[in-house]
Amino acid sequence: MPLLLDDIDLTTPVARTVDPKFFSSKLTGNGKHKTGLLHGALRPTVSANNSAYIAAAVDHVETKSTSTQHGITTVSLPFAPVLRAALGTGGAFTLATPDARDRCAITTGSSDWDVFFDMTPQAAKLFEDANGDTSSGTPKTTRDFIVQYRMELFFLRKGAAVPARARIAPASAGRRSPDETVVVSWDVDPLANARGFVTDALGAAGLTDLDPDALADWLANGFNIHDRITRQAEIWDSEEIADEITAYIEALPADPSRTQLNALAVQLRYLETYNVPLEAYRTIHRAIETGFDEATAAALSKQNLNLLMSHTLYHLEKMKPRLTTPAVPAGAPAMAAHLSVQQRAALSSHEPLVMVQAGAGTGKSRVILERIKYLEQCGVDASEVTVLSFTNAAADHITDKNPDVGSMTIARMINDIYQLNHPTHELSSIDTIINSIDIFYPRSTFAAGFRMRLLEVDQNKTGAMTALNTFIENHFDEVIALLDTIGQTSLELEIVIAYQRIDTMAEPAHVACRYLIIDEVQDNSIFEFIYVLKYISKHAQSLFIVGDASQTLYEFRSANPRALNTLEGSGVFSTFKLTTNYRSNQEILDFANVVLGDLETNQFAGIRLQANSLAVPTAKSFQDTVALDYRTVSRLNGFVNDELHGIVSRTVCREYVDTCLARGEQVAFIAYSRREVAVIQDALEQHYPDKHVANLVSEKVFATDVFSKYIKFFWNDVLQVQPSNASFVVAQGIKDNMDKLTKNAGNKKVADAVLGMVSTWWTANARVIRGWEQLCLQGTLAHGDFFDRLRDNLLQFEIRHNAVRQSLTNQRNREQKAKNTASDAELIVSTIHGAKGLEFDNVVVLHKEAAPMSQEARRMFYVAFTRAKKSEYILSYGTVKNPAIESSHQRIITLLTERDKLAAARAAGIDPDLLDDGTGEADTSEDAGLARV
Ligand SMILES: Nc1ncnc2c1ncn2[C@@H]1O[C@H](COP(=O)(O)OP(=O)(O)OP(=O)(O)O)[C@@H](O)[C@H]1O
Repeated sequence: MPLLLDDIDLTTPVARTVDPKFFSSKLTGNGKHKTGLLHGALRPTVSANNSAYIAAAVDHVETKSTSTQHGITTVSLPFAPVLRAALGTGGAFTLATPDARDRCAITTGSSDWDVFFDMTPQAAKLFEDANGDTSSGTPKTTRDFIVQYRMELFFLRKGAAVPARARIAPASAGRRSPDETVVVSWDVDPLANARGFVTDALGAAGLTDLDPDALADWLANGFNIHDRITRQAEIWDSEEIADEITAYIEALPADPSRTQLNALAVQLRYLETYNVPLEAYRTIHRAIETGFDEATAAALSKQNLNLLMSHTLYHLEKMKPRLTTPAVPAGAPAMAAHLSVQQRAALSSHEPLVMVQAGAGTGKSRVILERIKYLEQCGVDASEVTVLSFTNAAADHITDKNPDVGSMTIARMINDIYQLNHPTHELSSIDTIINSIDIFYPRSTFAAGFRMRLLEVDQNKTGAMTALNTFIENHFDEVIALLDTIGQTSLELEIVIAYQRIDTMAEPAHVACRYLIIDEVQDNSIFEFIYVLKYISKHAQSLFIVGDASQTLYEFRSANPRALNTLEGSGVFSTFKLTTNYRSNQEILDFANVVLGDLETNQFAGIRLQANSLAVPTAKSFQDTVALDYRTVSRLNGFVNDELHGIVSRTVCREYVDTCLARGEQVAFIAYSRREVAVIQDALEQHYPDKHVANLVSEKVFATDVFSKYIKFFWNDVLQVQPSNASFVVAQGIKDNMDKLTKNAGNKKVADAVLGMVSTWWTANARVIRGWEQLCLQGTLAHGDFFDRLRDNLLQFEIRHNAVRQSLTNQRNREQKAKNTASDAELIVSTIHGAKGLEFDNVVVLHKEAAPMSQEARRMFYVAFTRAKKSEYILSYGTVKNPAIESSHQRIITLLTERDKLAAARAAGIDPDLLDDGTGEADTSEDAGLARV
């Protein structure tokens, strides 16, 4: 999994770097070795254009952060797995003894001790000064990269086996005790300062360095910063991180101080920045559970959502014997004849915690509907069952089939529980809430902290939900009082608050149930998972979840495939796999399986799709069924803007769509972006003027915050005028300051929408505001109160407008999609998100080849490649000459050709082992993801 040591490149396209896996182009100079800031020839010394940076870089660097002041951007990057502050809290901490090839031997002549020196890049700071030399017209940015090292001098007793770790000792303690100790010092310039450090530490131990040149030589030639930083980075991405953190926890005293626990908490939180393996989280969680009392273990687990998930699962496992299970039905249960053995086994499980790992097209929806019928046969009343779906449309579908079964989305369930307890909080957007905090709490430190946490959540920052959760826990009453004042909440706040008060919050009758079923579980956010697990623990419910981690699409809504993988890897659930695909033929599935093979999400389920048909694919049938048309382009955007339209009508329609239509079958075009879909739709409408092209893309909802922003920035203008003029000033003020109140104010559509809102506000509120003005004139309403009412009225309008807009758009989207899906249009266009859960006769997938391809993009295309029933045309474009998609396609053809030959030989009565090309030796089809014949 790619791991970036810094996130400074997120907004710019990532150029190829020396090692794209680890470094941003700013550090490595766009891949030109030795020209970037971080390269193999770098020496462990310090230089900087501005010497003030050197002093700043000696500071502790605890978390990855970026800040800009006076045109100077400072990026802080911790590298070492245990943060410096944590090591400095006074425990008996240990460090791994470095490999003999890495360290520098110190010749002391001691007959008791082996002494050697090593360094760990602990952290770094990157300074970018945009105020540089302006002689060329545009100011030149100067960059300085300063690495902070942990210098280490190890003392190991001679003759003993080299230990895995040595204990950190204060410099004065030298080598005395225990037999393996290490003295450490932090420095940015070891080339200059290592000698002094070694001399002092040896001196404290009564030793001297007999060969000082060896250290000088090692520092100048033997230590490779680039390699060491790379290795540090790899630790975060491996189970080694668990060893480091576990060793740290074990070295804490039995009764750790607050400072030590806080340092550990920061450390645990920081793990969220990286792609720490799930197994490592489980190991760390075990260390926490065994190392601390229950309350401390719970508090530490909350520092990181992955740990919290492990923690919640750990406690759920203990609860398992008390959870609800269905009674065994009296007679043999009646089950629909067409259900497969896999489907039957899953839906008739009597375990309390069931997970169905269902590949694409394997009948998730059917299994859920049949599970409900099965539970009824076990004597469960339909009203005791609730199905939580990801979309409203899916929830509606369940209600249509089973009116007595509870059916809703998880967000709706949490919202209903929350609203019962906080009826005055209206569901609002984070932007409006932040503006309201600025309006009502301009000087509160607490509110500023809360605002910051909300902003991070809004920006989808790493660790933001954890930080919000901790903040609310520490300031619970203040947070609720603030939300009472502004009369708002958001979906994110609802789930955190509902989670924290899960034991005491009243719950509406309609959410009560004993059997909880969750569909499309992969798209839940990790916090939703945690909430649901705790919720079923509370009510001792049975939980039956169905999902496919490889189809996780909603990462932008915090869905994280790792959450489902954590559940899969925990062993707490009884798991069932569905791998028979009822939708597609084996040719389509062979191709999908190759994509699936590269998905990290499939690591636990290990699904390989198999068609529900005995037909055996051949090289020819595969090529006839799955066509690949790859286009090498010089610019990715140029392709969509300039070429896509023509290719769709000139090539794809003529060579593929026409044939499908002639067979009386439908064709769906599925693309990643809305823009691509729009171009394709246009091409199809021009090419087939007589046909309706159904578009399944949902309309986007944009919440507005112009009113709250206006109040925040311009309310003083309003306060200057008489009440009778105030509304006019508001309306005019919004119009005049549009550019400060909304992005894209230059876009006429946006500007018209804002003006439209202002006029709707006035039409709906003029009468009541005019009434208040009258009261002011009569002297029965104080001016101050009038302005407060006007302000609250504007805020209310914004909140309601957003809520209504959201639900109207949702409704419209649902109706539109249902209409288009039901219309059985011959031609369909959709984004991948829009096509999720649907199936079509034939599909054209617009595929963008990127190197490297992110796991998220791979999952997207996996969903796209599993929508077709009969055939697929992959129109792929990319800048690479030999794209991976072409080799995957070719690999299948090659293997099928070999298999065809073997089959032909067998049919002709020839022993395949005698075929001289050797292909008879092993059937490699399994390796390529092909189903065995
Ligand atoms: N046992 C079965 N026998 C025959 N057809 C089945 C069976 N189970 C499911 N199907 C059919 O297979 C198709 C795929 O089912 P469904 O849409 O429920 O799959 P899914 O797992 O939700 O797919 P995806 O995850 O790709 O959206 C549907 O047309 C469904 O009617």
